[in-house]
Amino acid sequence: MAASASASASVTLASAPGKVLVAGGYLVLDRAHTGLVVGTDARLYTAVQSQSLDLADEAQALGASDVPVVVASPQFESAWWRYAFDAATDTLRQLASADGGQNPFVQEVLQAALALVNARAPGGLRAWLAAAGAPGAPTRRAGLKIVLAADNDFYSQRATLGRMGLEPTAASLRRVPPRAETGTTLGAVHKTGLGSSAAMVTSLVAAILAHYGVVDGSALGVVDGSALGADGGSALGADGGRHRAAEADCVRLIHNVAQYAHCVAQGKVGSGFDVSAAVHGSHVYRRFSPAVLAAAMAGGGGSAALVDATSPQNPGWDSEVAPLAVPPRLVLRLADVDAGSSTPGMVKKVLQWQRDAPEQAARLLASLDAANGRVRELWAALATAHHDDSEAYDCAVDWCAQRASAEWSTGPGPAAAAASAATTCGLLADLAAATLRMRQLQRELGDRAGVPIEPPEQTRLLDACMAVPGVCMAAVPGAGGFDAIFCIVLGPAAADAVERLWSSWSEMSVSPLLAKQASRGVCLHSIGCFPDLAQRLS
Ligand SMILES: Nc1ncnc2c1ncn2[C@@H]1O[C@H](COP(=O)(O)OP(=O)(O)O)[C@@H](O)[C@H]1O
Ligand SMILES: C[C@@](O)(CCOP(=O)(O)OP(=O)(O)O)CC(=O)O
Repeated sequence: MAASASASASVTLASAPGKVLVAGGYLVLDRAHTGLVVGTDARLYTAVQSQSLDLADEAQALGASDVPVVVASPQFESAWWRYAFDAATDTLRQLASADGGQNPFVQEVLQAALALVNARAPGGLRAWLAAAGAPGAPTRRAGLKIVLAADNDFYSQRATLGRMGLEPTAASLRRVPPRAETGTTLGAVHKTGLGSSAAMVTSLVAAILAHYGVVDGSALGVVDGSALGADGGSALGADGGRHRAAEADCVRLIHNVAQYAHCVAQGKVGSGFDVSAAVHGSHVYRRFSPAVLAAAMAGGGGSAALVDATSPQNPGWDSEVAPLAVPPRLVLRLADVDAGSSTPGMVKKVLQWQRDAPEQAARLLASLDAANGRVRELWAALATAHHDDSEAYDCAVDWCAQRASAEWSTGPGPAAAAASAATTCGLLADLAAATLRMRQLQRELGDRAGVPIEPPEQTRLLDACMAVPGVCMAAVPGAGGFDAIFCIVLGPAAADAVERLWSSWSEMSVSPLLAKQASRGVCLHSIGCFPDLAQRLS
């Protein structure tokens, strides 16, 4: 990793994707099990620029070793925060904010990432301050301006569409400008479950570390906007770059710092699958042992404990990340469900049930893990079938796309072709069956633990989705509940058919998202490709 702290007017722009936990909710909390997590083309962006900041009265409150940092999230009302990071003591303090409140996720990233810059860049931030020179006016100071911006899918667009007089359809969503204002506050906005805090934390860590050269931007990869679309590939290995040593170290450092800051901000060590997805894109995830963060989170060890905990060479990071890709020609579609119910405390209740009925829980979780493993195997088998005979694969997908999954096991028949097409139909039929099995076990888990993982309202919707021609998988993502569903379908016509079902669904309001699967994890961009972000920096 190259490291130098230089004052530069150039903008560092990083982004990280949202996630869908297709299989493995609750299981991923335990290292014994894994989860299948798919990255999305909805991303959260952070732009960082060294600027001469006009701080008015606050400039008086700054000491010589303070680096002022101004953060804004202009899609939200009352969403700016001003801080000072004391490079002599590695401490961050908030100077002011729009509503007098705090943003713990932003704050913990700034504290950790700037302390790391101070520790890892030669001369640290003091060298950077010295290079920045004397302020031109009493109210001005050299500092950092940071702008956060999320793709629209992270937040429900119902209210925005309502204001525009549009129905909640994909066509309407395409008319909302990119990274549009939400018209509300961060506290009140309706999230869609793509993991905004993990994507924000990860992109902010990457942007700060890259801005100061603590991670090498060229090793991380600079991707232009047009290369960020949906794809079916796996981020790990598919682009051939993820495993180069320099890049691996950069990515590991960003991952470790983001996991640390996310855990501190949320006040607990979770499974970390959402941060892992923001870093790596789609993959099979096995969690890290929380012990790696214990010393740093307990405090007292200062920056040395942070440097040690987050080091890419720290062997305590035992999370496992294996390649995963949605099979060729299959597409992920998501919907935000507005059932008017919320389900707080589901994780707590599931964990309590595991403690109360350990044997029964172990059996059920093992069955669910096996069902999830079957989905993973079938995704891999479909990729192999495509690789071995793409023509037969396409023929099978086209045939199945016109029929409901219950009819797929018969295959296209002798006239339609090769044995390999029949094999692909069989794999697709097995995938639909494995989805039903996974859902059945999720419902059982919900019943046993007394939480609505797939409540009856969602069961009716998902059953109807599974009956649409070309729908291969339909289930609740992550922790489940009333808020969202995902479908994996055989191409755009099936996606349109599912969307028609959603718009006609009367029991609950089901609103599509535009997000699709996308393999890319955290990366950098040139600001020139994102004029909306450039404008918000000035
Ligand atoms: N675009 C953003 N700008 C600023 N802060 C954000 C943004 N998105 C997320 N956050 C931070 O993350 C918090 C939401 O975290 P959380 O409730 O865990 O939601 P999620 O499940 O989407 O991660 C917000 O209150 C805020 O602190
Ligand atoms: C239950 C879980 O295993 C999965 C939750 O997945 P979601 O995708 O539902 O997550 P949110 O971002 O909180 O909406 C808890 C965990 O692993 O953190």
